Amino acid sequence: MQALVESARRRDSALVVGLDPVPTRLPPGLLEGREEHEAVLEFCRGILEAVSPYAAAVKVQLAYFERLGPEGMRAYAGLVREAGAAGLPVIADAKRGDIAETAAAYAEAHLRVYGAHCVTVNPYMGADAVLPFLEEARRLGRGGGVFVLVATSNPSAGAFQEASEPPASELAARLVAELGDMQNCGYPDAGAVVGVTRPEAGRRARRLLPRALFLAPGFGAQGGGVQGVRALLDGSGGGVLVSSSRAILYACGGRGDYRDAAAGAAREARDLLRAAGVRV
Ligand SMILES: O=C(O)c1cc(=O)[nH]c(=O)n1[C@@H]1O[C@H](COP(=O)(O)O)[C@@H](O)[C@H]1O
Repeated sequence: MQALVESARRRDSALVVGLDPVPTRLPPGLLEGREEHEAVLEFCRGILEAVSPYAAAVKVQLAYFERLGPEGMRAYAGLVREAGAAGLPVIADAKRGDIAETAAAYAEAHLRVYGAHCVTVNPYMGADAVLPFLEEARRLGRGGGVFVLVATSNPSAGAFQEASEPPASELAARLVAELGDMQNCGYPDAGAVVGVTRPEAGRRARRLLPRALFLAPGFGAQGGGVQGVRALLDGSGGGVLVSSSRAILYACGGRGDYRDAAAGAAREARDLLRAAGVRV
């Protein structure tokens, strides 16, 4: 968290750019004469370079790298390194959710071996699924942490996360509050994933987690906007990093240079968030 927050403050940006190299949406020219994993790496490198002036961090969606097998994981490793060299912390969007030693092995993989700063974690199995990630991040001392799924942005989220009493989202939020350790940056090392598409759930999550850092997806391609972000802000008007993937990655709509379009879309999103006073 420390690393993310410092980067966001240094760059005066609350924007996290998601790297989701959707196979059907890669620029066709990039695929010519290349293996798919090479095209994915080239695409993501271009995006990294284009958005690095505007983003606080990048979030790498593991699914798109795992599907490419060992070469995909090599690309993931390379991108984490390159983002680090550009001063951009990496959130591994792995949504892992196993327990104890198994969770510790996932934590070791993403935080130590691949070198991401933070990992997204599914809390369904309870504290045992979250704590090993925090322990690994604390051992490494690189200012990393976890983002626990609390109130996600997807259409069917409410039917599951708000159906019981107490709601699953509330249990997840309580876990975040219980497990996090406060960092020098003013946020605990356990943060929450709270979508901007569900402002009511977001407000409830904020009441339960007045001091936590929220990673807020659903901005842009899923229809969320600044209004949805406002519902998540903490008492001092901060505490939110907004993540956007497809609206930035595929901003060119198949025309012109994808990097220029991505840079323009990232700048616009950062400026929109700045103008709304969203910061950490
Ligand atoms: O953890 C996430 O990043 C995440 C949580 C959530 O509640 N909703 C959500 O869409 N995401 C991720 O955000 C990315 C999609 O972002 P957009 O392309 O901006 O809609 C995917 O990688 C999703 O897995």
